Amino acid sequence: MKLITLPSIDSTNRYLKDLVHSEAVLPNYLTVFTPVQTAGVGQYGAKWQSEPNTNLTFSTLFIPKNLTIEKAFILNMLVPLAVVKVLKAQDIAGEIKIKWPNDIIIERKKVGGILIENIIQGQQIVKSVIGIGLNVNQRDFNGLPKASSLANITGRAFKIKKLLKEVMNALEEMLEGVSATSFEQVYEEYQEYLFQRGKVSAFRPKTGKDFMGIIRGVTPNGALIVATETEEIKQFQLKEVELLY
Ligand SMILES: O=C(O)CCCC[C@@H]1SC[C@@H]2NC(=O)N[C@@H]21
Repeated sequence: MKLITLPSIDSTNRYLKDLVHSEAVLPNYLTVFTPVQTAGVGQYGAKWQSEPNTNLTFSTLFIPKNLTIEKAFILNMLVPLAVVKVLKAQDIAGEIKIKWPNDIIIERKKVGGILIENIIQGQQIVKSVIGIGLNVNQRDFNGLPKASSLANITGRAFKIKKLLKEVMNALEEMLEGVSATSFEQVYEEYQEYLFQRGKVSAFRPKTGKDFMGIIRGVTPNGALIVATETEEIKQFQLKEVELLY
């Protein structure tokens, strides 16, 4: 597993995507890590803020053997599951969950975010840049009431580089298993960890009014299944709705 450590960079996803497009021959699972990310990118074009020298911000290249775009959601399941696996080994008392599609939640607070950017040729995902931001030792989250860190939740500090190696290993192990045969197991496991599953939640659709509903699960291609107040079952594709709480 190859690791590039940069003292500071705007965004590890941006850096790795540029490397991919430079046509250089890159090894599978090449990882770019920085302790100081100055312009981190989040989902839906949001910013990802991370205090310098405090957290985990890195991107890993995944070169799938045969992954079609219809099956792309498997990456949104495997990557957070890999992070959860590492967190579960850290002796953290709080409940660890995955908020659809791939936020890492502990004790109802967001401690990690994942940004997966796929490079597609025809119907195939030929490369995937998997960016992970994990709030590790940051203590203050001014203006971000829904965010927290491992240190805030557990009251102790973590070794960033050790955690990085553990997540890299877990990612490689999980991603090696991308195949049709393992899909069911991954799908079940993802839904087991799904934040607010079976509970009443508030949703904000892209258009229209906020509404309440109960998350029933996800479809195999990643749509969120919600039972609304009128008991009508609705499916929402990625970006169509935001889960508020
Ligand atoms: O919005 C989210 O929840 C996703 C956040 C992803 C942040 C990580 S930090 C490392 C990598 N580089 C980036 O610019 N973004 C991702």
